[in-house]
Amino acid sequence: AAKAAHAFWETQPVTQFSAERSAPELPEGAIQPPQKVEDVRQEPYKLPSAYEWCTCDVNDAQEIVEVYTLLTNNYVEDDDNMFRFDYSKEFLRWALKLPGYTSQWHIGVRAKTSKKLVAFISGVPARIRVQSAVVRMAEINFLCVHKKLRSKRLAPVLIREITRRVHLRDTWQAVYTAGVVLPKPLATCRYWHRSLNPKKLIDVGFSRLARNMTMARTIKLYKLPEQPLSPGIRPMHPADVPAVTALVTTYLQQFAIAPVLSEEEIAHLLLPAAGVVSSYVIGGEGGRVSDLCSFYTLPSSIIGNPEHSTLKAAYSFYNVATSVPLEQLMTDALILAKQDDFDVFNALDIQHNEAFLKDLKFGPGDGFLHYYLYNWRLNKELQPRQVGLVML
Ligand SMILES: CCCCCCCCCCCCCC(=O)CSCCNC(=O)CCNC(=O)[C@H](O)C(C)(C)COP(=O)(O)OP(=O)(O)OC[C@H]1O[C@@H](n2cnc3c(N)ncnc32)[C@H](O)[C@@H]1OP(=O)(O)O
Ligand SMILES: CN(C)Cc1n[nH]c2ccc(-c3ccc(F)cc3OCCn3ccnc3)cc12
Repeated sequence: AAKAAHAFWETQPVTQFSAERSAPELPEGAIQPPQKVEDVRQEPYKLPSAYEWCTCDVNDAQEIVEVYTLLTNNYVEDDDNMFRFDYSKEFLRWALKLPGYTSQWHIGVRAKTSKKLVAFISGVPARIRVQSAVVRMAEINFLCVHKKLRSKRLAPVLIREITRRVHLRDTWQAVYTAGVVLPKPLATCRYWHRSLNPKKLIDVGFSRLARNMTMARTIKLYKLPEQPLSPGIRPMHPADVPAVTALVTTYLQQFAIAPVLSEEEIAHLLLPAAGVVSSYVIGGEGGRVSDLCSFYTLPSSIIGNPEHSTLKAAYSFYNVATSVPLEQLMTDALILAKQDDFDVFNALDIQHNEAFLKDLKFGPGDGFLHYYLYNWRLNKELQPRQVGLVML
């Protein structure tokens, strides 16, 4: 018998595909009525008998290795199964220890006998503005089931369990992104790639030599200046945090969905951390900051390539240009990423990115990243340029 499509997601407080077209629009906002923490189920959901829940302590040197190992071998691959995300241990600690985090939302599943970590899902607290409503949410990420345990309906159990634990902390909404289509995208964004090391990208099969181009011509096409164009651009440092918070807060106001970031969160997310996140600022008058560009480090393993094992990719993060043209600021981001030996610079068509993607020689990727809200209805899908939030 044909499996019911979205049998799990049809049970969840998310906008359904089948939502009546003709019915009068339902009110925007929470889909479920408010619940009380004391009414939340106290017991964890039931796992298959061979498995048990665990909470992963990302501060524990051994446990972070277990999370890293599960993800590096079993996390997201591109459509052609040539590349798999290789989030580093330092990156995972950074992404999971946002201010206000709880290890209760770093949920693992272990095999009872071997104690091997076979699945994981995470949440971190965030304040997300959706149009004019600022909502306390969980940002859900790093959902992963070991390749050997796929298609056993484990994912719905992981999702129900993290939902229960988020409810226990009086939080009733969530935001997440995925490359797969689920009920029901809030926004559907495309990703674009800008070659920095075209020879390696062609050698590993990430890019193909254009039919009318030689390798020499291709290398020349993507060549960048040795030094940034913007005078005074420099790495962000702790003293910049208040000014950067002001700059980013003002900038994010214009988007329909964006995070509301405290100085502490800006410091955590944007202060440079080697191998994790890079941020550069242009100083304004009196300690103000007029421009910011930032990108995070997310390599991908190259599956089955003997010569190259990893693709070093930079991902566009938060960029604000007020004293120089955005194209110039992003050209500086490319130059600085190239200086840091990145092979490729990736960006979604969100924020103001459409304005520079083509001019700066980005090429379209082969897929989409869909944004989702849990227990929050919006009656219209957003355009990518209305999205201010970047999910890691
Ligand atoms: C108020 C708080 C609320 C908090 C929670 C909010 C919600 C958070 C939601 C999570 C957000 C995560 C965001 C995130 O981490 C970023 S998206 C990356 C997700 N991870 C990967 O792609 C890694 C590689 N793949 C896997 O590990 C497995 O294939 C996974 C675990 C993906 C599915 O394991 P499986 O062995 O292949 O499949 P079954 O167990 O048999 O389950 C099949 C059911 O799972 C649905 N499915 C498949 N992929 C999904 C995905 N990416 N999101 C949500 N649902 C997904 C699918 O539609 C089906 O449901 P349906 O029958 O209704 O169609
Ligand atoms: C966001 N975070 C949840 C990880 C995640 N999950 N699923 C995804 C699908 C696309 C992107 C993505 C986001 C921005 C970008 F510029 C390129 C991207 O993908 C490159 C191609 N690719 C797909 C898979 N492996 C490589 C991220 C993700």
